[in-house]
Amino acid sequence: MKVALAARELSFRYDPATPLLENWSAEFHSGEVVAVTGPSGRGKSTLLYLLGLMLKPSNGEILLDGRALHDRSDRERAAARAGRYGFVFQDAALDPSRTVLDNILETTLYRGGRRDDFVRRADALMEQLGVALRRDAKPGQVSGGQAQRIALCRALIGNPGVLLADEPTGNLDPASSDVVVQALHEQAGRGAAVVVVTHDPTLVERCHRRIEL
Ligand SMILES: Nc1ncnc2c1ncn2[C@@H]1O[C@H](COP(=O)(O)OP(=O)(O)OP(=O)(O)O)[C@@H](O)[C@H]1O
Repeated sequence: MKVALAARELSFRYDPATPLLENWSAEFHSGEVVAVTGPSGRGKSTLLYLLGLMLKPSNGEILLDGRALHDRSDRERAAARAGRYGFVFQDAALDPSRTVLDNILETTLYRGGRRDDFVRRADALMEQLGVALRRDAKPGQVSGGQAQRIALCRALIGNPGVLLADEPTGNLDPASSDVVVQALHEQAGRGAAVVVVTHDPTLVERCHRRIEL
């Protein structure tokens, strides 16, 4: 299997006294859904930010399709994120001033392509993830579980080669979780490397592989 994303000898700490990652390495393959688990505060979200090029490691490398990107300029890292990544934050992080549809379309503004096509894809994703009725609502009017699935629609709309999701089933009932897990696997089926941080045993069970931090 092709390695889409690799972490090599990563080290990171917010506070000099408490290292979170020390010489940490892993590879994530196209077509694979990998669970990252571990106790609260261990650094799982931080690892996703590093893999997602939002934080820079103090040592080590992040390679996307074999290309080291961790130490590129903010602009180059932002371009890689916009072009290749989908990211689902733990708290969804939707823009409260825009409708659900416009939140989902946000990342497409930086891509080529017709708005109509993106709207059609957004509608299909909202339907698939069970949030179509909230299309024209503002994020303040949706539940936490709906916000998570809307954030997943936003991450999926650009057909990312790397999908990073922080607790994507955290607020969900079993039926909604199942829909989310299916969507993660579908994206892996399109060739993406999918990495999920989770405490949810049902989700872990349905991943191809688990990495304990
Ligand atoms: N911006 C920051 N500045 C300083 N410390 C931080 C920052 N963000 C997180 N931390 C600390 O780093 C540690 C790891 O946080 P992180 O959110 O990565 O853990 P986690 O494993 O995802 O936890 P959880 O399972 O509770 O979400 C925690 O002790 C946290 O308080």
